Parts: sequence; C-alpha cells; structure tokens
Amino acid sequence: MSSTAPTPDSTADRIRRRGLMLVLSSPSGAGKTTISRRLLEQNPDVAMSVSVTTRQKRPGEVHGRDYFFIDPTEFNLMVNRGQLLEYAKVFDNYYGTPREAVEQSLRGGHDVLFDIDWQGTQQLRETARTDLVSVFILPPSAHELERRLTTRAQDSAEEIARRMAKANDEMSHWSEYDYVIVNHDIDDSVVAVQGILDTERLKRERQVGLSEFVRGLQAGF
Ligand SMILES: Nc1nc2c(ncn2[C@@H]2O[C@H](COP(=O)(O)OP(=O)(O)O)[C@@H](O)[C@H]2O)c(=O)[nH]1
Ligand SMILES: Nc1ncnc2c1ncn2[C@@H]1O[C@H](COP(=O)(O)OP(=O)(O)O)[C@@H](O)[C@H]1O
Repeated sequence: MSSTAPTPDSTADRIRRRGLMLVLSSPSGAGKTTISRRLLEQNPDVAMSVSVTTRQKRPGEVHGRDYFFIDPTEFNLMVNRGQLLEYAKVFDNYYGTPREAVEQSLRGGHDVLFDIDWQGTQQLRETARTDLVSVFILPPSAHELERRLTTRAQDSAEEIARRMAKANDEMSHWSEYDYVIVNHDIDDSVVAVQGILDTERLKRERQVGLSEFVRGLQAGF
C-alpha cells in the first residue's frame, strides 16, 4: 500500500463523531490514575482533563500534567469568572475542571478523560448528560485499598487514614454511575474501560456524520 492511500482507520475515512466525556471516579487509591495513564497510552487521540487544585504537589507529580497547582485566591478567581466546568471540595482542598480545554477538545471531536469525584460527576451530569459516560472503580476489599494507599507511598499515615475514612462516603455513590468495575487485576480493568470507550463511541447519536455517510452509501446503489 502506498503511503498516501487511506488506511481503514484514517481520519478521512472515519465517520464524523462527537467527542464524549469519560469520567472515572473511585475512592482514593482504588486505581483511577493508573487506569487513566494506561488508557492515554493506548489512545493518543484521547485528551486528559487536567484539573486545577489547591492541594500540595506530591513527590513525582508534575504541574500541568497531573494537576495545575494553584492557590485558593486563584481558584476563587476561576470560579467567579466561570472558568470551571465543575468544582468541589475534597479532603479539605478544592479541585476543579478548567472549561476551555475540555470544550476545545470536544469541538475537535476528541474524547476527554476525567479523574474527578462524585460531586463533580453530578455537576457534569446536569450540564452535559448526553456527552457523559461515567465509570466507578471499586477496590476488591478495604484491606487491599489500604495496602494500595500505603504502597503508593505518597501520603502520610495521617492522610492515608483520612482517605480510608472517606472511602465509604465516596463508594456510596457507585449506583449513580453508568458502569462499575472492581479493580482486581489492572490489565483486566484497563481492558474493561477500553471496551466501554470503544462501545460508547459507536452510539448512534454520537456518530453525527452517519446521515451524510448513509446518504453517500445509498447513492452508490
Ligand atoms: N470534582 C472534582 N474532583 C476532582 C478533580 N480533580 C480531582 N478530583 C478528585 O479529588 C480526589 C482527590 O484527588 P487526589 O488528591 O489526586 O488524590 P488521589 O485520588 O488519592 O490520587 C479524587 O477523588 C479525584 O477524583 C476535579 O477537577 N473536580
Ligand atoms: N489492580 C491493581 N492491583 C494492584 N495495585 C494496583 C492496582 N491498581 C492500582 N494499583 C496501585 O495502587 C496504588 C493507587 O493507585 P492510583 O492509580 O494512584 O489510585 P487513585 O488514582 O484511584 O487514587 C498505586 O500504587 C497503583 O500502582
């Protein structure tokens, strides 16, 4: 095949599609960040929504990749200017989704991945229900959740205890989500989320170029 010939999945061949918003939520330590990173590696066309937060940067975290670390004054300014699509207070810190980057990705037909809590998911559900696909990640057990938080080794013992204490509260929202995955094996969980993404992309109402495609198809008969 010559290098200019369209490949089966070239952009020119694809039916125009509306981007979707894929939300992953879970109690802290259940595996959202790990699953998100793997999904982004496998799907270079998916954009990660990088949140702003007032919490302290952890060792290894990068400003602009993991979060935009800002102070409470800046956060308030963004809220007042309507620059956040949603925001919430979690573990005494504020977290929010910058609006502009998300809207730009969706306009460009890109899917956007979110690692946000149940409060943020509720807000997105109210404002963007048809674009939203929500997945809740559960840990296999309380013991395993604590083990993961401890082996991640990024929070103090006190912070881990606080996250464990909040886990029940976060988990009580599992039934508000479209899909629920118990994260036993990381590879299986990534395959499961990838399956959700692939299937949701095929939803008729998201393939906004379908009518045009079928008209062209029919004209050939
Ligand atoms: N509503 C909302 N929640 C967020 C946002 N960014 C992160 N979170 C949530 O805030 C919680 C704490 O995140 P983080 O401090 O990174 O801790 P981790 O979940 O233990 O890695 C998690 O439940 C995240 O999903 C956001 O922009 N909006
Ligand atoms: N299925 C899994 N089995 C074992 N360890 C896991 C699994 N998924 C994630 N982890 C580990 O658990 C810790 C917490 O995962 P992370 O993705 O940071 O969670 P979250 O973003 O939900 O807080 C990390 O050290 C990660 O490597």
